[in-house]
Amino acid sequence: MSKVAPVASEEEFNTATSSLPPTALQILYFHAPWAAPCAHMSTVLETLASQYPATTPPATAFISINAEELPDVSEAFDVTAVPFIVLRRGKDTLDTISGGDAARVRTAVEKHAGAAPSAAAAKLPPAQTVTRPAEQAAPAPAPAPALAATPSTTNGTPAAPAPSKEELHKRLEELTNAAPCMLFMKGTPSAPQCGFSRQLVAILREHGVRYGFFNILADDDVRQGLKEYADWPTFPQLWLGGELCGGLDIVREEVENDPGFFAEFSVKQKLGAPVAAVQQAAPTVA
Ligand SMILES: N[C@@H](CCC(=O)N[C@@H](CS)C(=O)NCC(=O)O)C(=O)O
Repeated sequence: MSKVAPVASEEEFNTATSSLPPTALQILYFHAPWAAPCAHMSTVLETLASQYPATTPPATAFISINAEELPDVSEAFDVTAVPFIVLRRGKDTLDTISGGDAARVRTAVEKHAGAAPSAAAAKLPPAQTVTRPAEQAAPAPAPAPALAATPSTTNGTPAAPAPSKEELHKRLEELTNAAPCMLFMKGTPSAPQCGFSRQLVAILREHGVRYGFFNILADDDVRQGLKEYADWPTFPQLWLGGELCGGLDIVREEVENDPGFFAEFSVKQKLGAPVAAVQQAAPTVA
């Protein structure tokens, strides 16, 4: 049975990928141990990998890379956030998926590797196990960028009961503390859905900031709840150390007043240092 193979060093990564035939679909999974959405994505990929049994020569290779531990590899693939998945053949990148969108990952793998062999698929949990919202699969509150679909937006599915204020606040507290620098934005860093969010991502990128993010468009509870919790009516919102820093204008002002404002969150300062709870962001991403 195929599975997601971890690589521990850049050398291991190069060996693992260069030993594959150019026809093999490489599924490179960048993750960080502290990032809650990665726990869900790991399960998704393990499930998916098990649908593609090992063949000779290999037709697929699922490779898992700790983005923090292999910064050069992460940077080479423009990893701006985790989870981040790259599909490639040889050195040709076919697709990249940023965030925890299991459905997109599955669709992309099937597109490039063909549908999973049915014998293996029959042993698997139903597809919705892979594609359902992160909250259902992993009850722990988590920054689940693209998976945290709002139940009320699901076709024909009755909306889940709204969380109590206390539950929501507990979740928001955990989300705002999910990484030392947390960005609540519209869309994802690789596909912002609003100009303000896009500009804030650009500032973070310019300063090489490592950050976690949450796509508030995917979760209306968080979108509306955070406005009240933060006493801040708009997005993007940048949270530092669990405290609201502000929106785009404030962040811009802070950086103008102090060019070293983001020093403690910067990958430029911290490369090589153990980083417990920050999200990979490559400063060179276009
Ligand atoms: N000047 C604001 C701009 C942000 C803004 O006005 N955001 C609006 C439009 S994208 C917003 O989030 N509205 C509330 C909502 O969409 O829920 C900043 O500094 O961040």
